[in-house]
This record gives sequence, structure tokens and C-alpha cells, in this order.
Amino acid sequence: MTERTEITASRRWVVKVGSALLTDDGRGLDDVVINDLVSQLARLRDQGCEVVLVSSGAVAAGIVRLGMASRPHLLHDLQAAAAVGQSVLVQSYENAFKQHGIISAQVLLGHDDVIARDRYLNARGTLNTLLALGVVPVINENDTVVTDEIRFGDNDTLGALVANLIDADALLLLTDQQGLYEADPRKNPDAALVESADVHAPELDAMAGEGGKLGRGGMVTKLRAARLAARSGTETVIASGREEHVVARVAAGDNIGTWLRTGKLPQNARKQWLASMIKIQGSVELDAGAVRVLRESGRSLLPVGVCSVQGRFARGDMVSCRDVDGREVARGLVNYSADETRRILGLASTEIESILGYAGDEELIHRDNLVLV
Ligand SMILES: Nc1ncnc2c1ncn2[C@@H]1O[C@H](COP(=O)(O)OP(=O)(O)O)[C@@H](O)[C@H]1O
Ligand SMILES: N[C@@H](CCC(=O)OP(=O)(O)O)C(=O)O
Repeated sequence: MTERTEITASRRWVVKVGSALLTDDGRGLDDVVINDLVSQLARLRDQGCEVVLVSSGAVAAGIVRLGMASRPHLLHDLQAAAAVGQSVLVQSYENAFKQHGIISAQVLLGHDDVIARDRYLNARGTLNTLLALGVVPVINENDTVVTDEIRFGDNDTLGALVANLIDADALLLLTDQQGLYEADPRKNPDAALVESADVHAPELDAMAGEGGKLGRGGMVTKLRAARLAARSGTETVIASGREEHVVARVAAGDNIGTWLRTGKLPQNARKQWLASMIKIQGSVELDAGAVRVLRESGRSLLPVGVCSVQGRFARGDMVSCRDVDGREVARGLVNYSADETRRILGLASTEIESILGYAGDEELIHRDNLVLV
């Protein structure tokens, strides 16, 4: 009997695999590790789960392919290595997934894609569509173009932001250690493994140390990532990618690795996060029917239920939804700008394309992006 019921109930997974594990101790990509990981992910999908893979390894693979003696220090050298290595990386995954009849897709994300509100909605829409098509997105940071000031640098943070983006149930951080130890096991071989802890427990900060020579952030960024993921209710497990059948064992709730518990109901966590995320840019006035469906059935807001628009806002902005007396009913991330909303308000969603000239979302605010007030 497992105590990790939040993990065994998880259906949507983000699995992040770090450089420390993938890159054969600096000798290039380890195809044995990649093939084994991909067959484990294929099995997870066979159990009815959706899988998004966040994979590091581009820089390390590029360094080897370009015959560089060591990791370069100059930004453009690193970016050139990433450009070369990313295609090696994605080719390895494409070949490995093909063996299991699975289509994979390369998705390169930058800071703005997961932070800026309009691009946030685009990235979310594309990833959800890929998952609905049965594709496994293979995500990495868009290292070739990011600058130092805005790069994530480590993929733990990117993994967590992707988990927020797609409302993942679980984030699995696969690395070269069994999990989070009470001290860095490289410096303190007797340190004990933390099997499970509240993700927000302050004592964890003193335990997490920096990364090894291949990885970027060590346990510091993994702990931070787990806390970021927890904002949208995602549970995190840190485990060793070298452990046999690690993905299946974690998914089955085995007591391996470190489980960082959110202690929250996922839906509430996501809505709280959404509500606190951004300031309100404008508002829409709803008719009585729309107020009722939002309140009573938890449905999305369609343009047909909107009577008027106040203020200026862009796609992805947070907008307040008010009843005819001006009382706030809900707030959420809007799919159309204020000008576009003025043109489609009161209309059926089937008319959006002929009015705006393109087929966007049928909802003005999708229920997943809407919080009742
Ligand atoms: N408390 C800790 N428990 C486990 N590992 C730790 C701890 N503190 C620091 N580390 C280091 O973090 C490393 C894993 O992180 P990192 O090198 O960034 O790998 P990855 O590429 O998988 O993200 C381990 O090799 C380990 O030396
Ligand atoms: N985007 C970089 C990954 C950075 C990195 O190594 O991150 P991590 O695996 O979290 O230590 C790459 O593909 O080389």
C-alpha cells in the first residue's frame, strides 16, 4: 500500500532529465540512457498518462560534436555549441521515440514564452494541442538566442514553469543522485536521503547545494523548481535516472527518490496562483445568463455573454468580469484584446472567424484560466 496517492493519481507528467545524467560524463550524449528513458516514457503513456519531456544536454552534446576541449565561457561559443548539440539531441529522441511508434516534437522555449501573458497562452495552447494529438513534446531552453540576463540557465526552472503552463499533476526531476540528501552526498557521503517533505519546509534550504561540473543548478534549483511547480498544484519527485525502471516505480508510488509534497488540492492551487499572478487590465460586463453559467456550472466565458468592454487590454491580460451592477463575478486571462472583444461581444463563437478574419479560441476566457471571485 503506497502513501504517495497524489503521485499514483497523476495523469499529466513533466519529466525533466538533466545534463549530469544524459551526457556520459562529458563524452557526449549517452544513447543507452536516452533509449532506456524513452522506453520508460512509452510505458508511462501505455498506462494512460500524458508525458512532456524537458531535456538538457544540448550544450554538452555540441561541445563534443565541435571537438571543443572543455565547456566554453563566452556566451556566443556556448550558444553555438547549443545550436549544434540541440539537433543531435532531438535526433536521438526522434529515433528513440520512433522505435515505440511515438511522434515527438521539438519545442524550444525562452523566458518570455512562459512569462509574457500573450505568449504564455500560445505556448500553453500548442503544448495542449500536441498532447491531444498524442505527441511527446521534447522541450529545452532556446539557448541559441537567449541572453544572460533572461536565461533560465538550468532546466529545473524551465520544467517547473512548463508544469505550471500545462497544469501538470507531477514533475519528475531525474538526476544523478537518488534524490535530495540532508547534505550534498559528494561532500558528505553519510548524509541521509530525504524521502518526503513538505515542499515549503524551510529546513530544506540548508540541505540543498550547488550542482556538479556538468549540471547547472544542483539541488538549489530543484528545490526552487518544486516550489514553483507547487503554485499550480504540481507534486515533485526528485529521483535517480540511473535507478532501474525509475519512471514506472515513481509513478506506482514506490518509496524511492524524494517526494516534495504540495499539501494542496491541485485545482485550488492553480486558481490561487492565477488570481495572484497579474494585475487587472480592464473589465467586461456580463449578462445575467453568463453570470449564472460561470457561477453555477463553472463553464468558460463565451463572447455571447458579454454586453460591454471597459479599458484597454491585450490577449493574455487579466480581466475582471462584472455583472450589470458592476459587482465582480470572476477574473481571468482573456483570449482576445479589448478591441477584438468589442467587435465580437454578443455574438456566437462560430461568427468570430468571419468578423476578425481568423479562427481563434471559441471562448473569451477559458474555464481553466478563470477564477470565481
Ligand atoms: N543535498 C543534496 N542532495 C543531493 N545532491 C546534491 C545536494 N546538494 C547538492 N547536490 C548536487 O546536485 C547534483 C545534481 O544537480 P546537477 O548537477 O545540476 O544535475 P542535473 O543536470 O541533473 O540537473 C548532484 O550531483 C549533487 O552533487
Ligand atoms: N539548456 C541547456 C541545459 C542547461 C542544464 O544543463 O540544465 P540542468 O540539466 O538543469 O543542470 C542545454 O541543453 O545544454
